[in-house]
Amino acid sequence: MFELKNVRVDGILQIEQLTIPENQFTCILGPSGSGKSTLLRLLNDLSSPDEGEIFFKSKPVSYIDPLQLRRKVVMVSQAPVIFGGSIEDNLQIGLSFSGKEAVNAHEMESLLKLFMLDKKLSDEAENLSGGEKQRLSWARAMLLDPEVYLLDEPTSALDEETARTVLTRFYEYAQQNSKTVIMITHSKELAELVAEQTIDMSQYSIESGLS
Ligand SMILES: Nc1ncnc2c1ncn2[C@@H]1O[C@H](COP(=O)(O)OP(=O)(O)OP(=O)(O)O)[C@@H](O)[C@H]1O
Repeated sequence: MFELKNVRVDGILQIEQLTIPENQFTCILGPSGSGKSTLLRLLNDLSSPDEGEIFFKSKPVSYIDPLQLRRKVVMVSQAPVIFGGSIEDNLQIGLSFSGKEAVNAHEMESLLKLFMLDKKLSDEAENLSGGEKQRLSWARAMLLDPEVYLLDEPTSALDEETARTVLTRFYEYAQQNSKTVIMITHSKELAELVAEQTIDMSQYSIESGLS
C-alpha cells in the first residue's frame, strides 16, 4: 500500500526501502524521538521528505491531491482534536468537513459502545477525560470510513484493560472491513495483541544512539 524509497528527513530519518502492506495491521515501535510520528506524517503528506519518494498504491504521494489523499488515509493524532459542542457535533463534524452525509443516532451510539464510551450524544465533548477524548477522536475517524488508518498512540491515555479491549475490537473491525492500519505504540504487549507486522524505527533513526 505504501512504499518508501531512499527517503531522508534531515536529522531525523533515513529509510532506504520500506514497504507497508495493504489490509494488514502494522505496528511502529521505537524509542521516543526515533521518528515514529515523522514517518506517519509522511504517509498522508502532512510533511514532506527532504529526499526520496513515498508511494501510495504505486503513485507518488507528491502527485496526489493532499485532500483526496487524506480522505483515504486518515490520521488520528496523539493529542485528540476536540471541537466545541456535544459528542454528536464532534462525530458529525468530520463527515461534514469531507462532504459526507450525516449518520443517525443509532450508528453514533453503536460507535460509542464499541469504544466503551458510556456517554450521551448530547454531552459536552470538552468535559470528557483525556482518554475519552482520545476515543472520541478515533471514533470520528471511523465514521469517515477511510482505507487507511494512521494511529499515533491512540491508547496512550487509556488504562491497560480498556486499551486492550478497544484495540481488540478495532482490530476485528479492521479485519472484517479489509482496512490497512498503521499504529504507533510504545507497548510491546499491545503490538503483540494486534500486529501482523512491526516496524522497528531504531534502524531508520539518524540519531543512531537511540537503538
Ligand atoms: N517539525 C520539526 N522540526 C524539527 N524537528 C522535528 C520536527 N518534528 C519532529 N522533530 C524532531 O524529530 C525527532 C523525531 O520526532 P518524532 O515526533 O517523529 O518522534 P517519535 O518517535 O514519534 O517520538 P515520541 O515517541 O516521543 O512521540 C525528534 O527529535 C523531534 O524533536
